[in-house]
Amino acid sequence: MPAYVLKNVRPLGGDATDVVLADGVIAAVGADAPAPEGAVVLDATGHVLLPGLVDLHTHLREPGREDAETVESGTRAAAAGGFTAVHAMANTSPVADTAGVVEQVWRLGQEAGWVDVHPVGAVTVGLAGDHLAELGAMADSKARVRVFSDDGKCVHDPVLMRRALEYVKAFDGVVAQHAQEPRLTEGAQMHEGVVSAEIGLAGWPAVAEEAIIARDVLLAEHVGSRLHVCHLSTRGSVEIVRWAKARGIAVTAEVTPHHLALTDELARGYDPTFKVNPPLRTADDVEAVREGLADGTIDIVATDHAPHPVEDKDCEWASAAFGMTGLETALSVVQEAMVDTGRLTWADVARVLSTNPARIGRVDDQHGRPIAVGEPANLVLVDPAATRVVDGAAQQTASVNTPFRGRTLPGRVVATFLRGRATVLDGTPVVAA
Ligand SMILES: NC(=O)N[C@@H](CC(=O)O)C(=O)O
Ligand SMILES: [Zn+2]
Ligand SMILES: [Zn+2]
Repeated sequence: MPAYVLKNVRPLGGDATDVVLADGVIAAVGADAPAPEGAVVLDATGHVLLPGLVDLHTHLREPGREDAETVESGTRAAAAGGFTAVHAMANTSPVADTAGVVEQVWRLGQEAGWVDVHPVGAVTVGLAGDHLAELGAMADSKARVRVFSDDGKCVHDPVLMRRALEYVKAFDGVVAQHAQEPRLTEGAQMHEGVVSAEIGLAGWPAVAEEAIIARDVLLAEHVGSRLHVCHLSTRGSVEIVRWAKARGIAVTAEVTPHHLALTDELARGYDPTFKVNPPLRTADDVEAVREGLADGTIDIVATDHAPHPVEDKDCEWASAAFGMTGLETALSVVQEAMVDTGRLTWADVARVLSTNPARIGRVDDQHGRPIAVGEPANLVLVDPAATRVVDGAAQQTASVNTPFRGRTLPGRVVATFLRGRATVLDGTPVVAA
């Protein structure tokens, strides 16, 4: 594994300097820092260096839906998007509700070698919402699970939710809730509002998300546990989380790139690429989640990368699957929505896409670290001045359901480093020798 010198790079978007990576760590920082013999010198003039991105919410689909994605293809996509760690959601087949399945996913991640894969454990057996899964055994397994979620389904029973919140305290875990009141969303196809009424699709009201978040922050307060809110999408949800944080409740929240950028107006074309759960909301909700991310109410951006095979998307809206890909566009969408609009600095981007998700997922011993000598060299090099036209077929993910297809987005991941090894160079994944 060669050493690397990143010449004239801007750590966290600050002043240009040189950064040397050797033996898996950041070996030196400073203009003309001494480099080991044989080091590969990369001219990084104008490029921004961030800690490797950490996704708290990725669907890798393996085991069970390898036609949509495998651990290998999904983590290759993650590396291409600048990630060095992902949390793999539990709604696989079989469900990741036992130590055996989470260890299998963890091992597949190790074998692929693109990023660190941290499996999420299911909260309930089979995501069925009836009985708690073996949370302790998953926590104690080789996969060291700390994040538990029935994502795709809401843990609806308040007694089970309470028990899960109590149980995970024993190993410093967190319950990540997919906040969706099932009765209020039966048959729902898109956001309930003016557009759904005009085009005649059944609506998913904001209150179905907000009611669960309100209940869960109160439960988290009652039992003194950590709650994480997945893919928050409405103004009301931002207000509830803001209230809960002011009250001292240990709640964290995520927003997806698509909820920062897209609205329910896109449903007018009946293109199921834009069908997602929770649904794309209104322009006012988009404004509210941007404000919430800027003021720290929302802690992180998580992709909710949800690959689906063509046959599950290339059909009429009502029968199409919910979900869109996101790993390879996340950083560009955040740049366009938040950095280029002056709402976040690059240091803030490092916070919401690396430091905070690493801390919430308890992988902050390796990820989301400062750019300083001796730290693990988990890093991403970004060219913010570049632009590109998104082409689903040209991406690393095995699925093409990107809502940004054909759009010109700013920024390009030039290189990604996992413990000093380049997983991506010149924008292209590098197969390990
Ligand atoms: N977001 C989605 O629309 N779909 C996700 C499930 C989920 O995140 O709820 C999926 O697994 O496809
Ligand atoms: Zn979900
Ligand atoms: Zn999800």
